[in-house]
Amino acid sequence: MDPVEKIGIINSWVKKHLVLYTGATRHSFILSISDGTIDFSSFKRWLGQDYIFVREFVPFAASVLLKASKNSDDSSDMEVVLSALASLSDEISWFKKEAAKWDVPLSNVIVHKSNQNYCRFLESLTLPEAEYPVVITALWAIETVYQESFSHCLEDGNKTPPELQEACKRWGSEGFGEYCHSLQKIANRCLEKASDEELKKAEVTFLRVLELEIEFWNMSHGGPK
Ligand SMILES: Cc1ncc(CN)c(N)n1
Repeated sequence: MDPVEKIGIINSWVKKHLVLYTGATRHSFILSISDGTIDFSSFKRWLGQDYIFVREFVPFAASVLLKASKNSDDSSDMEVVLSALASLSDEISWFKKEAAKWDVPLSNVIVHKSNQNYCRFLESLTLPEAEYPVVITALWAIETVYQESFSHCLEDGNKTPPELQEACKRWGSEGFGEYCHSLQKIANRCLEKASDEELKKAEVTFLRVLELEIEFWNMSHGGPK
């Protein structure tokens, strides 16, 4: 087994919880994009629900920025989180454009239960008592599930439909991968210095993100309301 000091706390958790991690990053929704069998009505459902999610993600990311500026001992943390926040404006515009292309209405969307649960969880992480090592771990996990999932769809030999390439590139690009790697470095540094209680909370939060991501994919794939 690799020592934690060598691979970092985050990778040690990924290894420890590999089944759940793989469930989130190689979900059947993603596999159906990569093998070209996706039912476009699933993609459209995902699009409408993710637009709602991303709007709720903005205040969460802003709260992480606030905590980075107050609690971090490294000023570059704030720049990494700020770049994420800045790109969300572009992401919201992309969702609007994509929804128009696919004829997906974005007003009066009925928010699915799984999405509601995820948004409520994000809201709980904006509270002042949610510690910086915990929320930066959550931010890393949320972004990384999308990065690992969509980058898989872009791998050579996969049969991702051309209509979905652009969506995959949003999160599967090298640039997004570098941003996730920066978040991982920040999270590892914070976790190394965290108390035992914070460490436990961050690990539980990581697992909760994986579960919520799986439920989000299930919903997109046509799960019950
Ligand atoms: C459900 C979900 N998880 C993650 C991401 C990437 N920000 C997203 N857009 N939606």
